[in-house]
This record gives sequence, C-alpha cells and structure tokens, in this order.
Amino acid sequence: MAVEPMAGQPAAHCEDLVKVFRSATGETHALRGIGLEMRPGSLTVVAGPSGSGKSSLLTMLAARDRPSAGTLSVLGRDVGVASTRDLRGLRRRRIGFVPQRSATAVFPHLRAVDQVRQVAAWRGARGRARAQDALAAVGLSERADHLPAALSGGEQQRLAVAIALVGSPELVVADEPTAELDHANADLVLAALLDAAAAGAAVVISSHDERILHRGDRLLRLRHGVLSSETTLRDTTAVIDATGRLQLPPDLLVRFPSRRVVIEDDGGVVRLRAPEEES
Ligand SMILES: Nc1ncnc2c1ncn2[C@@H]1O[C@H](COP(=O)(O)OP(=O)(O)OP(=O)(O)O)[C@@H](O)[C@H]1O
Repeated sequence: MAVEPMAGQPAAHCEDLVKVFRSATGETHALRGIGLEMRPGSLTVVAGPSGSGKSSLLTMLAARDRPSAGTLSVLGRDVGVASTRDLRGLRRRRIGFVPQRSATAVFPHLRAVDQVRQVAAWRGARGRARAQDALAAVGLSERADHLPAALSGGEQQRLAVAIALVGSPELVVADEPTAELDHANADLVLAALLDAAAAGAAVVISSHDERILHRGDRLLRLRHGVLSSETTLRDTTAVIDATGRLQLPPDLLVRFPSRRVVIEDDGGVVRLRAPEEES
C-alpha cells in the first residue's frame, strides 16, 4: 500500500540544527548547525567518519531527541516544543526507526511475527499476512515463530527493519541497518528500504558501507557535526539488486503504470519502454 504523505511538504526539515551533549567532563558539540529537508518518496544516505554526528542527526530526525538549538520539524510537529506525549504518538504510528543497536528495537518476549503484527496494529495495519510479508521482505519467513533470543545478530537486525517498515510509516530512519549483514542480506534490506521510498516514504539511513553509499537518491556527508557535501544520485542511475530486480526512481516509475516493461536490446544500448508505447 502506498503511503500518502502531506502533499508537497517535507517529511522532516531542520535549520541550524545544533546538538550539544553535556556531561560531568564537559560538552560535546555533536551537531553544529545542520540544514536539510527529507522529501517523501526518496532515500537519503548519511555517511561520515565515526563520531561525525550521524546517529545524533538520525535520532533527532526520528523525533527521539530534541535539538539544543535551531529548528526541527518532523511530520508537521516542531520537535523542540511538541509535548512528549505527542512525539510518542508520532513515533509509534508514523515513524519507522532502526536504532544503531538494533537489538534494542525488538521485544525479547514476543515471537518475530507477533511483534511485527503488534507494531502493524499500532499503525492501523492489521493481519498476520501483512506481518509475514514484512518478514519475507527481509528474508525472515523461516524465522517467523522464533523468539529474538533464538535469532542471530544479523537476523535481529533484519527483524528490526521489518518492524520499522511494516504498515508503511511516512518516515523511516535506519541507523546503519546493514552493519551486521553479509552482502546478500544487505542487498535485501536495501531493496526493502528502496521499496518503501518508491511507495512514498521519506527514508534516511546512515552507512559506512561503500557499496551502499551511492544507491539512494542523495548522499549527505557529515564531518565534525556539519554537512560537508550533498550529492544527488539516482536521477541518472537505477538500482539492480542481487536477484536482477530493477529499482527505478519514483519519477521514472510513473511512466510504467501497468508495471510491465518491454526490454529492447540492440546490442549496445538496452532500452526500457512501457508496453503501451510505440516502439
Ligand atoms: N549521549 C551522549 N552523551 C555524550 N556524548 C555523546 C552522546 N551521544 C553522542 N555523543 C558524542 O557526540 C559525537 C557524535 O556522536 P554520534 O554517535 O552522533 O556519531 P556517529 O557519526 O554516529 O558515530 P559512529 O559512526 O561511531 O556511530 C561523538 O563525539 C559522541 O561521542
């Protein structure tokens, strides 16, 4: 099911965003003035060295922490001033979040399928079939009836991704969601995140994985708490996953309303056209 974000509105937006952590030993300026927009229907990758502020930024974009200064708006709420209760409701129903320590996102006492179902219900999407689909998308069908303690670290990470994506939340924030995965499973998780973006969600992930950095719509690089570069990507490239599925950017996808494609191979250039178009 495609999500229906607020027309024309960014899912998240910040200006001069600052995060300062204070402790007995002093202050850490994790973010020093970030300005960006998260648009529905796109996947943004945030990269940067360890300690550059990726987790701090993603945690705030997921409305799980408040800015020290600057403005942050998430799904129409001003995160600096919104009530705790309001933000909790937003997080539960409209934001999918995979924390860096993904094991903390799973409920230890519920079988995989039951916890995906529970989160789906919070988002107004009921039914075992939907939970099974979410698990299948990350290759966990065979583990549906297991408790988290019986899952490997990588399987728990994929379960956390299934929980984040089920019920089509408008905003999906995933902090290094492929960190514990081999190439095949990382591709599966990335394909699921790209599918969510193609269905209309605003998706942001952080990654250190060179294979993943260039596979979103946009790559943001952080350095010492500031954005050091922003590269727009998928406007000229599309992604082919390990099974041969081609992921078109949303603006091209609309040109294939029947979701069927004629492939013309003239030996040099491969062309794709909708079957209803003249060759
Ligand atoms: N809760 C906290 N209390 C104090 N300092 C913190 C806290 N969280 C993060 N920091 C500090 O803020 C800075 C940015 O940390 P952050 O976790 O955002 O970086 P990161 O780019 O995600 O790093 P990594 O790639 O290692 O996960 C670091 O110097 C870190 O030590």
